[in-house]
Amino acid sequence: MKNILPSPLQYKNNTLYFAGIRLDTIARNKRTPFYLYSKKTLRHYYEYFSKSAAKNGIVSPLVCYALKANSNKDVLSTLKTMGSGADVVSVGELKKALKAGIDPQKIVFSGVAKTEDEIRFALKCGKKGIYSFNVESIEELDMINSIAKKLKTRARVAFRLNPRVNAKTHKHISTGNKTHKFGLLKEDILEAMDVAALWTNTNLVGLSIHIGSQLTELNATIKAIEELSKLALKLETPLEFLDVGGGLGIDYTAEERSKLASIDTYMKAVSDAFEKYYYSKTDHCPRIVFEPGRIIVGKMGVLVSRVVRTKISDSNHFTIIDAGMNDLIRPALYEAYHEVLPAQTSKQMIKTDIVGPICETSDCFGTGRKLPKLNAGDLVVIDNVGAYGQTMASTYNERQIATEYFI
Ligand SMILES: Cc1ncc(COP(=O)(O)O)c(C=O)c1O
Ligand SMILES: N[C@@H](CCCC[NH3+])C(=O)O
Repeated sequence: MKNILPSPLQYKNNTLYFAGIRLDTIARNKRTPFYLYSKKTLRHYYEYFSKSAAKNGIVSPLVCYALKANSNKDVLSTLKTMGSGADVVSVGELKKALKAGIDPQKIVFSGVAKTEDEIRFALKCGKKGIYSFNVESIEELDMINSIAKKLKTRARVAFRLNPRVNAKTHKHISTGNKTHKFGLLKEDILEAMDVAALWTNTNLVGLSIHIGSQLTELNATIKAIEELSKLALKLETPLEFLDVGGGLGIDYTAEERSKLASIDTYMKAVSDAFEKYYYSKTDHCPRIVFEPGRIIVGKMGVLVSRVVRTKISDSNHFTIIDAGMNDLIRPALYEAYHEVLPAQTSKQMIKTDIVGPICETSDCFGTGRKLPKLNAGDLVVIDNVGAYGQTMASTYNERQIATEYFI
């Protein structure tokens, strides 16, 4: 099986196809913009990720897919059927995971702001509650302990360690540095271990990290695993799992394609790091949990849009499309690059700025892009939007949320 599957998008005779079907055929009678996902690509990435973990000697891997990347119900039921667990950050995500049939004992709950209601729901779901609350503050642990006490139960908890590393990614999505709101510092975790009142109705079952998203190189990940392992060795409690979070990036550009750590490289690096910093130093053998989001769903999806009109202003050419930053906010929020492809290619190309209908200058999907001269009604697709596309959509400017279709 190849590490990177060919994109579901392919040109044949200058015409764009998605999953083997002409795009214009797919788009007929559909309101644009819409999200379009390939089930084959989704299955490929999940399968490749989990097989690579096993192949690289990861101990009893548990893949908890991060719902925030894409929580479409068909995506979730496909992943559930393939054996996936879930990483959730709200009761809304938790309910969606449960509705898809994901076993609560494969669900970890991350996030700095878990509320009383959310904790109560997570403790009561299924027969034994969720697999783990990945705890991000002592205050949260205290709240979980007292709610579990009231419910006369015990909560399974893991500390999310802030490993003080600087993941090389966009500053808005780096999460493992000491200035970030995420996780707990090592010294605070060690102090909490000695506070008996925090542990009357909680069991420490694991430790977790998540240092950021769209990671293309692995130095910070390895450093964070070293920190996680050192802390795990210091704790006297035998742990059931060590959770490395998510974060593995995908190639949005040709340049990234050549530099990106592959799934296999990532798994080998994780496996080697745990061997070196943890397993070689102890008899305990906790399982490894992963929380991948983008790497599982990023490549399966495109946003299909139609040209509303073109416009020339001074020396600027604009191609105005009916998708906006409310449908896909990544370019506006992170200056993220997404390829924009026409449904029909042509030899005559122009340079154009691809912009949406929203009343903000940041509502722009690319400047100076080479595209054929397009006309009103022509179709374009924005590529690689399976992750953090629809889940970050809003109704800004009173627009409708784009429909999702699965092929
Ligand atoms: C706690 C946690 N786990 C997992 C993920 C998934 O990250 P990614 O989509 O980069 O794999 C995120 C998002 O960054 C997260 O915050
Ligand atoms: N929303 C981000 C990723 C953040 C992941 C959540 N911690 C993106 O679109 O790239």
